[in-house]
Amino acid sequence: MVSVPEVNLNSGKVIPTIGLGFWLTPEDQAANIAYEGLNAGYRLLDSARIYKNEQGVINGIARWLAEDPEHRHRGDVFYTTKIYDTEHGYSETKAALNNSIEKAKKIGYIDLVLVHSPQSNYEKRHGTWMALQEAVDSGKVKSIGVSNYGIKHIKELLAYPDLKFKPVINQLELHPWLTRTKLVEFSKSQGIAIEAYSPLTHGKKLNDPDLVRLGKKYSKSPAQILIRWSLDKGFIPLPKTVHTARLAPNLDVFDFNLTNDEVKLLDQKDEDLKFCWDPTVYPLDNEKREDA
Ligand SMILES: NC(=O)C1=CN([C@@H]2O[C@H](COP(=O)(O)OP(=O)(O)OC[C@H]3O[C@@H](n4cnc5c(N)ncnc54)[C@H](OP(=O)(O)O)[C@@H]3O)[C@@H](O)[C@H]2O)C=CC1
Ligand SMILES: O=C1Nc2ccccc2C1=O
Repeated sequence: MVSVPEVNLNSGKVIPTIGLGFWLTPEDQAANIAYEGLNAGYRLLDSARIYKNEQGVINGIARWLAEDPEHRHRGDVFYTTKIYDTEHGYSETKAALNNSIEKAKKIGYIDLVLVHSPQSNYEKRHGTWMALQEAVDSGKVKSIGVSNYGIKHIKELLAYPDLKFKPVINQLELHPWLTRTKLVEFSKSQGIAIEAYSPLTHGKKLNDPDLVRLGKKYSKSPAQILIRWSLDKGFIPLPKTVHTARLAPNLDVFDFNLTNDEVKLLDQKDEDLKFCWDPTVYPLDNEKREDA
């Protein structure tokens, strides 16, 4: 079985370098996919409050841990959830966190809570961050971060007068057709690691001739080439599948590397193409038009 390497976060914790995504994984399948994902070697599981499958993912983790308590420990697994836009604000986020922490009771704590996107306003984003900082102080959440934050949203957050914990992660849509070089470099320059969502382009680019050619060269599938590109860029990719037969192949990417030239060739496909939403461009309060 593949053993996934880890990298350091600015919180002093470590995170696996690849994770399993759970967007659109139905709640009644989430426990089994989480359990089989852990059996296949995944150690990072990425849920969110809006995915409506947090409990399933946690049940799958708890089942896997309980099966072999001598060899499997809570610290072997990294569980992420996210606070959605409609739950921004101090009291709203407190309530959301309490609910997610309650769901996670079986596994003791949540490794990472992300602000799902910056789509609210300064006061609400700030209140959310204060509530997240308190959750870290309580020990129920180990690290906190952001998702879909643009450079301006990160700068705003880093300037909070009562900032105690910097974000450990910025989770962004990233693949060769969307490389976001400036945002990635700025995040990294602030000690913020990058998670790549939609790393498989929702399956839309798997027939790309360069992916097919590189797949033949390395005896890998185009999906595995995309995941390897993400790893070679220093991202933490989060491929999603509900098919157990795809779990192991999507993780079987640690026995080869793309060359620098091959990474650059794939980088050149960048055309700012998004398969998901793009809150990184969401206006700050002072950018909002009166009549908008
Ligand atoms: N923070 C945010 O705003 C966002 C976060 N995310 C996170 O990132 C994760 C991944 O992104 P996501 O948008 O789901 O998209 P992905 O790029 O991971 O694509 C998932 C799609 O690819 C298919 N697929 C998986 N493996 C293969 C394979 N080997 N060959 C062919 N097709 C394959 C899946 O189908 P099937 O399931 O049928 O196998 C599914 O339809 C999410 O699940 C979520 O955890 C995603 C979007 C936004
Ligand atoms: O995974 C996700 N897919 C999405 C699509 C639209 C809005 C949020 C999300 C996710 O978090």
